[in-house]
Parts: sequence; C-alpha cells; structure tokens
Amino acid sequence: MDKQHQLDLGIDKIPPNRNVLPYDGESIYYGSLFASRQADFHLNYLLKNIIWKHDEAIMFGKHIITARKVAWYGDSNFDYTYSGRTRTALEWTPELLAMKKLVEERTGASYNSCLLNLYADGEQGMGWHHDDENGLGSNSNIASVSFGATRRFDFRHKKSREKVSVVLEHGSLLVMRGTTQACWQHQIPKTKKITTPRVNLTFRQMVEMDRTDIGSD
Ligand SMILES: O=C(O)CCC(=O)C(=O)O
Ligand SMILES: [Fe+2]
Repeated sequence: MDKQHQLDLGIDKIPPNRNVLPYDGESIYYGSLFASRQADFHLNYLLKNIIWKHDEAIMFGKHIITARKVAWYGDSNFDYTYSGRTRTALEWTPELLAMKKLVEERTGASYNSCLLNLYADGEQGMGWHHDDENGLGSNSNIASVSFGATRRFDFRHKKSREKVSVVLEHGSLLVMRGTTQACWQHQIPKTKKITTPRVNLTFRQMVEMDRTDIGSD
C-alpha cells in the first residue's frame, strides 16, 4: 500500500506481530499470511464459491436485512445464535479447511467454525459491536483473515472510549483474544473511497450449545 493510500485511511501502518491494543486485551496483527497472487486466488475462489446470503437480524425489535452478505461454515451440526436468529453451519469446503489449518498453525489455537462477510464496496461496513454471543466462550479467540479491498478496522474501549485502528490488508491475519471482546468494541467504518469488494473470514471456537439455550425464533 502506498503512503497516500495509508493517509487516506487515516492511520499509519501497524508493523506485523504487534498488539494493536494499548491495554485490556490482545489483538495481534500478523500482516500478510499469503503472497499477493495467492491472496488473489483465494479472493476469487471465495467470491465465486461461497454461498453468500444477505444477513437477517432483529435490531431494536425490527427485522432488518443487512447490505453486506454473510455465510457460516463449520463442523457439522452446529447451531449458532447471532443477532437473535439461529443458524446451522454449512459443512467446510476443502479450501476453507486448508485455510483453517494454516491459521491454526499460525495462532496456536483451534477453531470449529467460520463466519464470512462480503462487503461489496466501501458503502458497506459493520457497526460497533463485540463478539460474545451465546456459544462463544469467554476470553474467546477469533482469527480474522481479510481478502480484497484494504479496509480500516477500529477498536473502541468500552469505558475509556479510547480508539485505535489497524489497516487490514489483502491476505492478512488479525487475532482478537484475551479480554478483547469483554473490554473493546470493533467496527468496519464505511467509506466512499473504496469501490471494490472485501471478503473477511472470522474463525471461531464455538462452545457446543444445549438446545434449550437456543431462542425460539
Ligand atoms: O470484516 C471484519 O473485519 C469484521 C468482521 C466482524 O467483526 C465480525 O464478523 O464479527
Ligand atoms: Fe466482530
């Protein structure tokens, strides 16, 4: 990425293998996992072969359909409650399994599911949230792999409101662990400057749920 593009995104590039958070959590930016041609190959594979669907959610009592598309893959028979809806995972494709293995080798953690997001362009983003839905254990470890357009990823501390940002590059890995979800929120801000798609994979270790824990809708 050239200097002007970094400036457009509003932050300096974070050096790889560094904790992005100043306190109360560990979010390690590993930089590129893949050479750029390999990353291009993965982006095209994911755009063409993942079963992308608009996400449905209940927010403030209203049924909404998100602009971005999502998909959820995992070990079979997993149900996941997210934004008030229960979904069942699709079974891993060989390519996703290979990527999971690579990420596990790099992070030393293991994952049994992956939530994928497709942002068609900069007009699509994700608002402030933390990931500790039912089923995700406390002190969760989430490995986030990005392909396509470079986007800014912001953290905001829940109490101090301090903000820190990292630029997520094509083929890069960010791992959120420790007390990150408990103490910080994160978002992908919208921007009119980006006109190309980005795919993000978040590998997670879901805790097996008791069916009685699952909401009725
Ligand atoms: O697209 C991203 O990098 C963030 C995705 C995210 O926060 C989520 O799926 O919970
Ligand atoms: Fe998230």
